[in-house]
Formats: sequence, C-alpha cells, structure tokens
Amino acid sequence: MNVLSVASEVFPLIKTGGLADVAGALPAALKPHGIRMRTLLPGYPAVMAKIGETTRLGGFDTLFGYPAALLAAEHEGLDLLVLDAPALFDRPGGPYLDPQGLDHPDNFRRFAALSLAAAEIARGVLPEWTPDLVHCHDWQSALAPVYMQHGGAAHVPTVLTIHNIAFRGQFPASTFPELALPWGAFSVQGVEYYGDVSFLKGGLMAATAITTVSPSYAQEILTPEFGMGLQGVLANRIADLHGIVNGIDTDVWNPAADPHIVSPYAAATLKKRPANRDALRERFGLVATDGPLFCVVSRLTDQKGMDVLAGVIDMIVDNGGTLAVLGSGDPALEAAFRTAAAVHPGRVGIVVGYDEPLSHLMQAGADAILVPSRFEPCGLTQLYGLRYGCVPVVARTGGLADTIIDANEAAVAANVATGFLFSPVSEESLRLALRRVFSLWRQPKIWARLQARGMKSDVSWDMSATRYAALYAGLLAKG
Ligand SMILES: Nc1ncnc2c1ncn2[C@@H]1O[C@H](COP(=O)(O)OP(=O)(O)O[C@H]2O[C@H](CO)[C@@H](O)[C@H](O)[C@H]2O)[C@@H](O)[C@H]1O
Repeated sequence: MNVLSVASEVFPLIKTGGLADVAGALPAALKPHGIRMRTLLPGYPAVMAKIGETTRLGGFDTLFGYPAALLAAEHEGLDLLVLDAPALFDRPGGPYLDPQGLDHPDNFRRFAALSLAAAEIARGVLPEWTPDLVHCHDWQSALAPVYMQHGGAAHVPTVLTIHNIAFRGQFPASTFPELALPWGAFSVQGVEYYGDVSFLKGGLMAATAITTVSPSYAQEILTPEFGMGLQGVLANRIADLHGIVNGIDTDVWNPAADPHIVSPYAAATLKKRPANRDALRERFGLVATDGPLFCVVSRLTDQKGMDVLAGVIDMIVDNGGTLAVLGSGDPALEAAFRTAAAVHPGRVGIVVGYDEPLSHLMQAGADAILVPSRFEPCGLTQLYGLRYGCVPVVARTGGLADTIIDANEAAVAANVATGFLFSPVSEESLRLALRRVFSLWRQPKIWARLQARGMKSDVSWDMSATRYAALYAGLLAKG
C-alpha cells in the first residue's frame, strides 16, 4: 500500500514539537505492515540544507501565484517529497513564526499550498507514484482532503490526525477567495467556522477518517471543555473518530545507545545512570541534595500547566528537591522560572531555548519528569521518561492518563505502577502528588521498582502501527 503522509514538520529535518516526532517515526513503524509511506513537507531552508541530493519529480508553474517543484529525497530512512516553493518557504524564522516570533502573515497561503500539492499528488500529477491513501496531520495539511474532494481525487481515502485541537488554523473570511476553492466550500459543511475560515474544521468535515493521538483525548474533544468549539463537528463524525496512542522511536530514544548522554545504561545497569545526573546538575548549576531531581522539557505555556508548576517550586525546594527546566514560550512564564532560579540558586535551574541533545540528558539524569498539562492529546516526554527510568509525574488527562499507571498503594503492591497521576490541574493537587513522590523517593526499593516497571513498558510504535495499518486497510476495503 502506498500512503502519502503530509506534515509541516518531520524529525530529524525540522521540529518544533511532538508532531515532528510522530511524522518522522510513522514511516518506519508502518513498513513491516507492507506500507510504503512517503512524506510531503515544505522546503524550509533547514530542510533544503539537510536533504542533500534531490530529484525533481514534477512541479507547478504556479501554486498560489508562485512556481513550485516537487523534489524527491532520502534522509535517514525517510522517503521524502519536498515542496520547494521559495516564495512561500525560503525565509528566516521557523516553520510558523518569523524571527520576531510573529506568525508569518501568509501562513494561510503557505499551508494551503502544502495541502493543494498533496491533493494534486493524490490526483496523479507524479507520473510514477500515486498514493492509495493520504494521511494528514493537524491544520497545516488539513485542507488536503478538502482540495481532494473538490479536485478530482475524492476517490482516494484520507485520514486526518489531530495532534492538538487548540490549533485550528483559523483565518479571516477575507482569505477564502485566495484558497482556490469553490464558493460552496465556505459553508457549514465546508471550511466556514464562526464566520472565519478554519483549515482544521474543513479537514474534519472532509476526511474519510479522523484520528487523534490517544483514546482519552478522542473522548475529551467531544466535550465543550476540550473540543475548542469543534466538539459539534466531531460529534457528527463520531463513527469515523479513532484514538490511537503515539509510540516513540526507540532507536532515537534508547538510553543504552544514546550519543547525547554521558553514561549509557539499561534497566539491568541502572548504577551507571547517576553519572548523567551529575552532568545534568553541572549543566544547570544545581547542587546535590538528598531529594529527587525533577525536570521539565516543555513549551512554557498555560496548556502545559507551567503556571501551576511555577506555583509549587517553593514546596519542591523546601522538601529537598531540585528542579531543571528546559523550555521556551510565554515570556511571563520564562520570567517566572528565571526568578525562581535566582531566588533558589543551586536548587532551580532554567535553560530557555530549544535543545534536542539536552532534552535527552534530562531524561537520563533526572529522577522524575513533571508534565502538569491542562490538556495533553498524547504527550511524548512522559514516554521518553518511562524509557529512561525518569519517573513521570503527570496530570490525569488525555494521553498522559492512558500511558501512566499511578503509584497508588494497590498498584505499588501489585508492582504495576509506573508514575504519578494527579487531578485537577491545580497547585493543591500537584502538591499532594509531590508529597507522594517525596515519600516513595525515600523508599529506594519501591522507587527502583517504579523505574524498572516504567522501563519495561512498551512505548514502541508496534501496537499503534498495527492499529493505523488496520485503519488504512479498512478504508481501502470500503473503496
Ligand atoms: N525546549 C525544548 N528543547 C528540546 N526539546 C523539546 C523542548 N520542548 C519540547 N521538546 C520536545 O518536543 C516534543 C514535545 O512533544 P509533546 O508530545 O510533549 O507536545 P506537543 O504539544 O509539541 O505535541 C502535540 O503533538 C504530540 C504528538 O502527537 C502529542 O503527543 C502532544 O500531546 C500534542 O500536544 C518532545 O519530543 C519534547 O522532548
């Protein structure tokens, strides 16, 4: 089966968050199921610099007014189709933001172009390769099913995966005439969303099947609290909505062979792990204490509950804990953690920025990772934590609730616990969870069992790839 995956970021070429990890790992995970997945992504400067040799497979004289080429490339096992449209993608900044941190003003056009290119590939513009199915990710490629419906590829099934429904790809109605869609598409059945255009809403209406990245989040987004205004749309598509939890790339995230950590280790050689803790302390200017070293690897936003975490730092320090934070995002939250580091020298450290190698050392060196998200479609850092023996302390929401088994007394006695869950997301509730963390930390045998249990958890793509493969097969069988 030939599948075209369409994503705005793909690890290891370009990454701002978890979407890149998933888009980067899916092709290899699906290969054993007889699925050949090619991945279409934009030719940002970082991508063009990394892909090396390319072959021009085809192109467009004008894609939203600009010339564009489709280049084939191979990179670390990924079979890529790169949309090389310099007027849209060759510019400074990140995939979505300019160097000042503002949205690129033509994002609607840039990602409509990505979606239209996917639809054209589905229609058969590449002479030697046509997909049997198109798999889109998030709003940036969500218009592909819409273009396919209107542009001669309605027979090709589509899957749209929601990695985060908070990002709806919403633009003023004035952008609609530029999207090259028929007027009828600006309707309740199409891309119209409360008078604006929403790429994600359009995709949710048009895709053959919708998935999201955990069963719990699939339920949550049907409610007003989590549905971000799209719960009604999803309720109408409930028969086609599936929750499939993410896996992780267990080669990239392997503590026994991780080039980014100072002392590789496995479950049987945990005594080698503390050398990573020493390196982590040094990197963050932290002193050794008799309490746990907590870490955070996250966008610093309210979604991730970082304001709640900032409110309990004193309690962590008072109990002998230390905290290392890697992240960037909301300037007020960055400032809050910087202040905490200044108030608690040697006990709290922060690195503001995005640092992939450091994120590996944090999982290898910290005792516990904190993920107090208000909502979390799946979450990947708690899965990395499980694999690295960095015990997850997470909010009971979405994929966090689906992947961590709480260390309540029964679960500890049965030796099945892998972390700590708390709800609601409030300072009081997080403090209660942390009290349990400190208590079990002081019982080294139990703590070691938590770590060992987590390291044995299956966080690979195996089970989920089987579910995606079955979904694809079912859609193709329906014709
Ligand atoms: N400062 C930093 N430096 C280095 N690395 C950093 C970093 N900040 C974050 N990361 C990395 O970025 C990724 C973040 O993935 P998450 O799943 O936690 O959330 P995200 O909200 O981006 O993804 C969305 O999509 C994914 C994929 O489906 C869902 O798991 C998730 O719930 C959903 O919100 C992880 O690989 C993490 O290690």
